[in-house]
Amino acid sequence: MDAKQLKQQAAQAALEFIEPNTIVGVGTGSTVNYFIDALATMKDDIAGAVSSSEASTQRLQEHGIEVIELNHTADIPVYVDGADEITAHLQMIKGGGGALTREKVIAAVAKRFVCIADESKLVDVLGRFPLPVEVLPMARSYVAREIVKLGGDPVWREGFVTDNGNLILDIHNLTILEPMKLEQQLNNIVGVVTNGLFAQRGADIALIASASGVDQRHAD
Ligand SMILES: O=C[C@H](O)[C@H](O)[C@H](O)COP(=O)(O)O
Repeated sequence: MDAKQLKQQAAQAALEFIEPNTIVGVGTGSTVNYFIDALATMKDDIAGAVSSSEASTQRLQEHGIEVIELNHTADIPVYVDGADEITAHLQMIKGGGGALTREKVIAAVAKRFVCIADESKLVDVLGRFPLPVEVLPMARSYVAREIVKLGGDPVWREGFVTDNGNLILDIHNLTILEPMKLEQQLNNIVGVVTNGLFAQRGADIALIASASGVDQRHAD
């Protein structure tokens, strides 16, 4: 079974967590794209979606799913999103697609975070995938110097602008033994909008697809 099929399986499995007549939080990325396609099959049973990116908004609307502004609701029972890396504790690195900030905001509002991923995303220790940090454009160099002091190698994702009009620094060569601490340290750098560590608010449920099926994991 190839990666595409595994992503589809994980995405399909997330449908069982969708509560009827509620607003669904929708993440961003290739795995979520399959989830959006699957969600379209039950679009008459949901009250709409809150979207974490312009790309997801476009795909949702193409399927005829109403996209609701986050400022217009406080009630998101379930948020479904992918991950670049996820641990057994359901802490994650996200933001490979640059949507980390809106993803983190919706995840904060949502009651439950359901992460959908193929087994290649499972890791023992976070950090092999470069950790994305969204920064204000004028603070890019300053933030990069501060990140070096924390022990990482920041690389500017040149040519990429987030949906919020900001830049991304990807931090290479990290071995993240204390994800919550690093998440906080990065947030404390002035000019950082947010970082892609989802440690304080990790996933509640992970649906991990492998050749033997979709494994359902719950946070400790
Ligand atoms: O900004 C992108 C998101 O955090 C995605 O959830 C993450 O990059 C995983 O994407 P994919 O499902 O394409 O591997």
